[in-house]
Amino acid sequence: MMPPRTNQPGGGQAGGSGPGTRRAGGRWSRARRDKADPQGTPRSDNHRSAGTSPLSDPEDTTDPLPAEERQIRTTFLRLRGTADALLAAADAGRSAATGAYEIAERDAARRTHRAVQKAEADADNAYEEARDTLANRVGRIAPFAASADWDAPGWRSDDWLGTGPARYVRIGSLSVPGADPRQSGAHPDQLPALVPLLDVGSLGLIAEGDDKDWPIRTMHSVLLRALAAAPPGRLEIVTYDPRIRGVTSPFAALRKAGNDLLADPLATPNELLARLTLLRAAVMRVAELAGAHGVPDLATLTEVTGVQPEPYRLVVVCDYPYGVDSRAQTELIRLAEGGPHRGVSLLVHHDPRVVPDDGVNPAELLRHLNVARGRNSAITVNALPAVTVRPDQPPPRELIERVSARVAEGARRGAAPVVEFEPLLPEPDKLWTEDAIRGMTAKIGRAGLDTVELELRGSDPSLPNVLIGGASGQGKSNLLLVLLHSIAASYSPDEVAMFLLDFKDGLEFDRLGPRPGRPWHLPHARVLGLEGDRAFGLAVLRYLDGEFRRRAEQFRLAGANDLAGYRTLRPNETVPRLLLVIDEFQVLVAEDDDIARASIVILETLARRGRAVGVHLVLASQTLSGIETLVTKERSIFGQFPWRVSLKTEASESEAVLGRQNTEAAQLRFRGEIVFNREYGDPAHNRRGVVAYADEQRLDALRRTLWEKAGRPAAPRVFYAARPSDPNLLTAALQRVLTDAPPGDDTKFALLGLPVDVDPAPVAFGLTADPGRTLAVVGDGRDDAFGTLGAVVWSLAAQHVRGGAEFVLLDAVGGDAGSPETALLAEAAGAYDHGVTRYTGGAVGGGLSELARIVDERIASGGKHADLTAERRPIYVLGIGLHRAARLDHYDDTGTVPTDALRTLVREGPLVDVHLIGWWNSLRVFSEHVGYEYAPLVGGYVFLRVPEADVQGVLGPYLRYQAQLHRGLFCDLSHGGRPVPVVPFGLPERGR
Ligand SMILES: Nc1ncnc2c1ncn2[C@@H]1O[C@H](COP(=O)(O)OP(=O)(O)OP(=O)(O)O)[C@@H](O)[C@H]1O
Repeated sequence: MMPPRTNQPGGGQAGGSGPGTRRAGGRWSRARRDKADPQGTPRSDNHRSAGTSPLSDPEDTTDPLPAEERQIRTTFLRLRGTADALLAAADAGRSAATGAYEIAERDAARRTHRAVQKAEADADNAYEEARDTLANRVGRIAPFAASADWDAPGWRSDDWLGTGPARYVRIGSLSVPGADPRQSGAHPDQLPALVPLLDVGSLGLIAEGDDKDWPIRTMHSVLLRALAAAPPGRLEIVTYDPRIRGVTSPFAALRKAGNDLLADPLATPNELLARLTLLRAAVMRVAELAGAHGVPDLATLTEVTGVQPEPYRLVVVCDYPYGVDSRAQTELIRLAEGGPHRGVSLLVHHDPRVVPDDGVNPAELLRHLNVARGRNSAITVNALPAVTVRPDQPPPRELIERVSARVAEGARRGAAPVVEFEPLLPEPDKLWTEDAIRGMTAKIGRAGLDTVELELRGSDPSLPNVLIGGASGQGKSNLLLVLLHSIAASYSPDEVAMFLLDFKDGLEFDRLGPRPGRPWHLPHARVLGLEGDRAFGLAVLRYLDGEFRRRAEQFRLAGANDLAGYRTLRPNETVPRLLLVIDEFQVLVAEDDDIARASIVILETLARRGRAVGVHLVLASQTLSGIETLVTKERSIFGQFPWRVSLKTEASESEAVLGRQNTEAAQLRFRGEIVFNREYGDPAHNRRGVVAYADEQRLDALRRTLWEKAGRPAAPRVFYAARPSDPNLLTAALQRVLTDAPPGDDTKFALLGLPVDVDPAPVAFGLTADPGRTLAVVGDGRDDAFGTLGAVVWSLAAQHVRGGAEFVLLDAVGGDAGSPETALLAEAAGAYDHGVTRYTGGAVGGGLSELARIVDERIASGGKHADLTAERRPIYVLGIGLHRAARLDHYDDTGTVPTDALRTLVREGPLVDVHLIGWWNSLRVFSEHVGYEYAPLVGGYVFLRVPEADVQGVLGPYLRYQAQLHRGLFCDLSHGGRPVPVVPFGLPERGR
């Protein structure tokens, strides 16, 4: 009895049949066996086919069989051999028994009959054993989704998804010898008919007659099986559908994971050619990696390295050779030849009625494929010679859609394998042991077992600059951090200095600087420009441009051609390479304005010539395509960027970053996965890798170690676009101002803020007993106005001996109670025991009148250059929001008009050491208060948020000004100074 066979997913059950049945019909009768072979293959043919494999072309000796396949072939041979032997034994035994029965005694006949029965049973067992082994083996090489019936329960669960790339898939079923599918009551003894696919082969489908239906059905079933079996996201379907039949449309749900798993079908020969070229490049990459690791195919490579460097690709070609020109044909043949072991298999539907293009001979492609040919009822497969295969029913559409959706979901959830950063870093005792004389190398990730090394060099070969792309969220910030920390760990700050600009909204580089309570920082960072300030970006470029020119001259005088030459001549000098990294650099250059134009000019210079003096650029962007301002500069700037690195992004961005026709970054699947290329994006030199993951805690620990190792150096220049200058820097700023002042100069400096510049020489207004030493802060922005006035008060207070100055605070913005900020100003002055007088609300006018009286008195009693006795201490008058002061132009109780008093302060105050520093929120009110005739006596202006026209009204019609939070424009008119953008200090105690 043959037991029910359920031990492999695709197999049906084989019903049992007793000896009687055998005798009556002869399970092993020749007739039956021949019926099982509808083509009536002669016995000798059967013997020949028994000597072939069910799975591969016997003529094909070029391709050694995988071990698994070889075993199956052997078992299949055994099965057929056993069946044949059994049949022969049964036939012989039966006729012997019949003869014996007729001519001999009963007992002898019975004995003979028993012997026949035993022979049949033995053969039956042997058959079953071989058949089970075969079923098991088939189940093993094409498990679960690769061969199961469509109604198998496993399709309803996720358990079958991602069990492994389908090396063999079922396309139908075949009857093994001896089973009769047509005998009622008897279950056909069937096996799944498998064809080789991923990692092993390609498949061609040829419809005979008018039956075009089964190739499409078979395509669907092959695609579905392959898709379900591959780890989600690791198999991509590329479709060439020149007759636009929508063959792969049932799989549309795959697009929920982006456009990679099922890219839009290609429909023209050019599109096909472009894609095949990229696929060839991918095949070459896998071939190279596989060769380097000494493994035969992508599956083994993945197993050995733990990283699948490329996804599998199934290239579906419909109606071949329709729409295939000779160039595409050549590429298809190449892929059919070399693709399968490297992850690219073809699934070609051949329409023999199509007249091929010139130079296209379909046979040349088909000979590299396993071809299935036939019609709905029966097909022959050249991998299964002399066997008729019944094609499977198509998978239900609902099943295709469900599996596609599940695979897309799995792909979306999945991530690239995480590459650890630590193993790429030098051992702790090897930190900073590299020198950057010739260049510097960042170890940023892995490509298989190899390390991805970005080597930046001036020459031999010239690899100075890197262009980096990648869509949002794909890991660009992580990549930049890995790059910076890798260099920082290998080279000391004497070898490499970093200028880092971030034009993103986020604050990725923020962590590289110090923070409150965390003094350590990346000691290589000289400048951190955060939150994307374009003016500061330009300032950094100008600084580097200056450095470039300075070094060029220095090297020239020393007789050196480049940094390496100079360092060899002067081994004891410290001349670090300068690494400028700009994230989202397109923000700096995309607008059509002065900043963009000036930035582009400098970038061009640094890109072309910076390498010689050791300046290197790393420019990163998520949207580079379509930037008008760069179009004409593409060559002159990016022509100097041999390194191209892209994380996953759209095809157009991929081309913008990697190079024309290089859309490979659009094929990437996972965050952190990159295409890198050091040949200016030539697609033939694309390589793929995975960037190491920079865990912030570890990076922070590394920065701390490096900072300690560097001897706890001073913080870099950190510039936040959207923040006021750090009031903690006030002391250092004042020291810098006083140090820069000429010796013996007794000017008192009112600190205003820091410039938008790399080297933060502070912006200050000098107060001397000269006409014009009045400062007007004009514009909206209470915080910035108070920040400015706070720095003024604090800095002036600090420059006088204790109790040596008077501060008069005219607070028009805080009502009668006075504003809290004014209280802070009073505190700052009081801390040095200076006199502090406050006038608030309605008293401000009176205060002005009182001050005018003092000025008059001082003039009357000593005039200009009076001695600074205790009674004649300098008086600093802070006009706080004078636009809010009521009725300044009305007579007060003393018969004075406060605006007149104000004009007295402006006209004569400075001469007797009474200095007005006043804030008005508008130029109009300021002008009305001071009077148009006296306004020119105001020597210093800080513009905050005012219309450009107001600034132009004072500083000239050509000046461009765009108001911005925490930004001002300072100009010292009486010293003929140029307008300087300034970032006001914040109020030190804000928030308390
Ligand atoms: N190589 C990687 N390995 C593992 N995880 C990564 C890798 N790169 C990035 N990630 C993770 O992906 C997320 C996004 O990364 P990242 O912030 O670097 O992307 P981004 O491209 O800079 O994004 P955006 O431009 O939107 O700020 C982060 O949570 C990060 O931890």
